[in-house]
Amino acid sequence: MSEKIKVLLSEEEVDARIKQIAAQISRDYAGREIHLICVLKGGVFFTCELAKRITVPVSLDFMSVSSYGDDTKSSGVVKIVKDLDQPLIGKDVLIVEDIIDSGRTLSYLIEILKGRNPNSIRLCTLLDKPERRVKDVKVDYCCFNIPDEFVVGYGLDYAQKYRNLPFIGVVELENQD
Ligand SMILES: O=P(O)(O)OC[C@H]1O[C@H](OP(=O)(O)OP(=O)(O)O)[C@H](O)[C@@H]1O
Ligand code: HPA
Repeated sequence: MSEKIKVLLSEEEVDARIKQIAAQISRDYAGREIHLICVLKGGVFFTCELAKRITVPVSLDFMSVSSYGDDTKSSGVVKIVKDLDQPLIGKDVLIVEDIIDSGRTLSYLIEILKGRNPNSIRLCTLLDKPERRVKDVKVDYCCFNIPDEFVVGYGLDYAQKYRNLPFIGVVELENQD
């Protein structure tokens, strides 16, 4: 089996939409500071592009959770691989993710982070696959709703590959013979 990547969202489309979302976030948080939480590894490219375009003051922290491993299906078990460095008390937290799929990762993460007494907590995602939802998650900012297909690029991987693609693509598996 080999893989072919079909473009779903071009680099230009993604960049233009991130600019729009960053402008909306900057308006919504006018006069406040945002504590961005980048969910590693997938969220890292989106977080950088988004943060550069937000015009209110931003602080940044990172958390790493894993539920997919190298598979295309969620194991259903969310593991904290790296916790935040800073406390959240009194902060306006904005979680930044690459994708909400079943919703398991984010529903788990939001419950954990709420318990750390932030002033507010919102969620911003590059991609959302609403058809796949198993756990309810309130998405405050979403760049694109996408169909139920396994996607890569802009931080998203297939067995750790393709995170560095500057566009969003769909993985197509092909037989070589
Ligand atoms: O809504 P869900 O079904 O829970 O899926 C979404 C999660 O899956 C991916 O993470 P993954 O576990 O693959 O880790 P990674 O970001 O390091 O690739 C993605 O970055 C989200 O965190
Ligand atoms: O479509 C996807 N692609 C990559 N990682 C993912 N994690 C959840 N859904 C996906």
